[in-house]
Amino acid sequence: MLNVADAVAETRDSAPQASPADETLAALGSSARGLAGSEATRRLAAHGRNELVHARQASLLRRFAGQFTDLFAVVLIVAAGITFVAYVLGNPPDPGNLELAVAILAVVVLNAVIGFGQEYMAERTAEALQAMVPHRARVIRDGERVEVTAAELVPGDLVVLDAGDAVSADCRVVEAHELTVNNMALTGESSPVWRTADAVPAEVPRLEARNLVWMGTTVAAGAGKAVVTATGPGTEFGRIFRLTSQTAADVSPLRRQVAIMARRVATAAFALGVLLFAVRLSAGSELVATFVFALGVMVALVPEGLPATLSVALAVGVRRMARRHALIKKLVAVETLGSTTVVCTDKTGTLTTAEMTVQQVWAAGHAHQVTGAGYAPEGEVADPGPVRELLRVAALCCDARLVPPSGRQGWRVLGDTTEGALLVAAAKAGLDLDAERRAAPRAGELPFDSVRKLMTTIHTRDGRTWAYVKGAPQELLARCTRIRDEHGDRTLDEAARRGVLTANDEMAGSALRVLAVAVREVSGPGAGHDEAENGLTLLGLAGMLDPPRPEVVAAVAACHEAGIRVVMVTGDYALTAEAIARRVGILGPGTVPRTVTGAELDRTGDADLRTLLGECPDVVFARVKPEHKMRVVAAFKDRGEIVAVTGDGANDAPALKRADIGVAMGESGTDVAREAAVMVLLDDSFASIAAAVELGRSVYQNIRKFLIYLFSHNLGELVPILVATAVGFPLVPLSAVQVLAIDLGSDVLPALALGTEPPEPGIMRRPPRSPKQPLFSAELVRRFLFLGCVQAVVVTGAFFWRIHSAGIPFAAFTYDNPVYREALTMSQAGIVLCQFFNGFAVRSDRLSIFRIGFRSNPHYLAAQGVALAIMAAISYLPPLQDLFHTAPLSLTDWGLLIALGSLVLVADEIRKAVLRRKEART
Ligand SMILES: Nc1ncnc2c1ncn2[C@@H]1O[C@H](COP(=O)(O)OP(=O)(O)OP(=O)(O)O)[C@@H](O)[C@H]1O
Repeated sequence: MLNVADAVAETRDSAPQASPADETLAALGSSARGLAGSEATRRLAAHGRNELVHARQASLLRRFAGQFTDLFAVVLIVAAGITFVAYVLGNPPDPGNLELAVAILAVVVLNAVIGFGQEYMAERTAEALQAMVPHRARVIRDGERVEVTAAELVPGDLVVLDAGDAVSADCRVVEAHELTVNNMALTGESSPVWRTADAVPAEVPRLEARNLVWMGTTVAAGAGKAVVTATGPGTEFGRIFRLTSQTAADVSPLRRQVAIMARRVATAAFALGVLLFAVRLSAGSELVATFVFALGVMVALVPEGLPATLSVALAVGVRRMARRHALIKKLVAVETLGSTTVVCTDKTGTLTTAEMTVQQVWAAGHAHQVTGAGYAPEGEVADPGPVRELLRVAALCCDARLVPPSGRQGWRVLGDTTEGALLVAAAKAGLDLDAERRAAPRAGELPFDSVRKLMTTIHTRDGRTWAYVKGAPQELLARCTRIRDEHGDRTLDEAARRGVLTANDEMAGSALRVLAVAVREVSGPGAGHDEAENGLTLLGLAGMLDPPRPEVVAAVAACHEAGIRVVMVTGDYALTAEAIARRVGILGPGTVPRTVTGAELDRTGDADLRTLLGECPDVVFARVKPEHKMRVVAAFKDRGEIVAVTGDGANDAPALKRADIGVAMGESGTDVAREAAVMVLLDDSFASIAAAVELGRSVYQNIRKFLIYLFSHNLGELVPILVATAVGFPLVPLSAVQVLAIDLGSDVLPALALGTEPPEPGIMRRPPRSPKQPLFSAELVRRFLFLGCVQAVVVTGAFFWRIHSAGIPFAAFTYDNPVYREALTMSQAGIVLCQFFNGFAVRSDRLSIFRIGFRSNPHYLAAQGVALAIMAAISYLPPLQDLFHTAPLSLTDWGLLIALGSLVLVADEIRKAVLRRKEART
């Protein structure tokens, strides 16, 4: 029995490039029929999966240690150090200082654990998402084309290569039709290089051999077949594969804005702390007490929990989008999505189901209706005689295959669905396709591309060679000189040409996608484009229905309501494009669209194109090529729009890259398009784009919510301290440990929960946010100042009310006074309760909490439950009382604090009511 492992090794060494294609196939235990399924399974077990294992960049320990180099961590570590020195130098040493130093260090460690956890989670999310992006390969097994995941490829597999495919393993080409590959990823060479099936001398270096293709590269154009010679780590790419973790490099503008803001606040906190230290010291306060006071101010202001909360909000957004079939490859896309102003979408498969059914066949001046729907070859072609030849030619000029029902699946198409529809129509006309394929076997092909909009196959029949051509009607008609009718072939004169175009427009006007079919005799199987695609005889037209996806109408309406412009940019014919645009609501009833074709675009300069986009809201782009799509995207961007664009073909990649949000199709897209895009739609549907935009907007809003939440309590922490300084109160109204307990204990979970808020009602009824609007807008600052001021009044009031109740002068207060303990507890609990109500207030900028519902975010309620439990523990548990210098609160105290804390919500409800009334008036 053939030892495959040896054969593979031998083939590698003896350079498969040097032997003829069939010998290489035989040496790998394969043939033109590919491997047997059972053999492939056996080889998979023997060789392992065709995957590369990611090398982790740095050890987990190193990355954990890295958390302590963060600015906050360093400030806190220094603070702990100074506190510890104060303890050692104290005479006698104050145990309070030791506790404080330990508490600060505990906070640093806790923060590092949270930060590390977040980073790890973000990385895993990115990896998991990458794994969900489908990587498939088409192979021939048991003589049949099948689709497998790229990881299942084994040496000896015969893979089918088409433009836009990623090459998933190292292979020797055994069949090539104008095949070019892009080796950029491997060799750095940017222009595509030709590939051939011919043997190449063994002396040619492997990487230069023109009959080898490599894992990690892509097919630039043409088509072919190749036999796998090496998989996984055995490939050339596997050898040089050292993947660095990509997530770390992905710093979004949002993160940058938050980091800058956090740093500014930290600097301000530091400056204020130093200033207060100097003021109080010069006023005669004791050194250590003054230091602890200043430290309190600093930690009160520094937003410790912020970075972790931000990562979680983004990761939650990414996961939610994945659940709605939109995979985000870069976190930055989450925020950009929310400000999308234009979506350029193609038609087939995105707005429509791409489940095509031929409904009409036109030949010799007569239309023949076709019954039935879907891919089941059940139905009839009316009076099929005159169109049988047309359908035979069309069906043989197809790569797709019909797959009979199996399990719960009905009839399916493997490959292009347009072709699937033609195969079904041929079967409905009574043709036996297998017999036809045997009678006229394929001898060559000129694959479809969206620039020519044609596909040609060469067949031999009864000793003669024929080119069978199908493609876009106008493009094909331009290459025809004759037309076939019931009397035979005749010259295609002007009248006949007009007849064809009228029939085409009638079908297209009723939303049918039309394909023309033609033939000619050629000199031999090697006929090129010039010969095979000119001087053709037109057989007729096939019109197929590609129904709009039912969910798209609502999604387009949602986009319009959200101020997002939807523009169709399709390769299909203008009338078909218009009819579909009308059906899905891109064009309103009665609007007269401005249809711009690719040819017209070629004549339009960039400046005119920009003007046109501004002046014609109802523009539809039809019969465009991928490079036109790129121009449309660029023109929109030049107008300052944030553009999302869909694409599936290999040559859509530049447009996908140029757009702010490149959207690739997970089902039908090519690997190259998926590589270039930042978002991959698992279901190919336009509706998923609309859903992702909505989630993008809500992620941004949620981030604003917890920023307001976290920053507003800073005022509640800071103002009482400033008031104490102003009125000459000698102690802090809130200690540093208490502030840390709030910032990192009771406030982190509610902030995280705010990051998981569901989209607010009406979020898609507002215009897109301007991308220029900074995250920390004047409005955001006003909002947290407002909420923070109410909080500051409440906390200062609660603290000094309790101090006042002792009936002794401020200046006479000492640290050991039991009333001071109670007052400290009041201020901490005051902040916790204010924050409880503050969270409800920030859940919407404009809507009342009664509209949103107190219980609509259960995470928030649970998080606040924990926060209150922490506060209760600090108030009632003796060890914590010692650490925090607190005292048990009475029921009356709680009642009072709840009443005061709720003022935050009451005040904000009043503000919202005033705002809404003002908005209603304008
Ligand atoms: N397999 C095929 N063989 C021959 N011609 C085809 C084939 N597929 C499409 N065409 C023709 O080429 C035209 C352009 O196809 P292309 O894939 O660029 O765009 P599309 O599928 O029509 O629309 P969209 O750009 O919205 O996805 C089609 O309208 C059709 O007339």
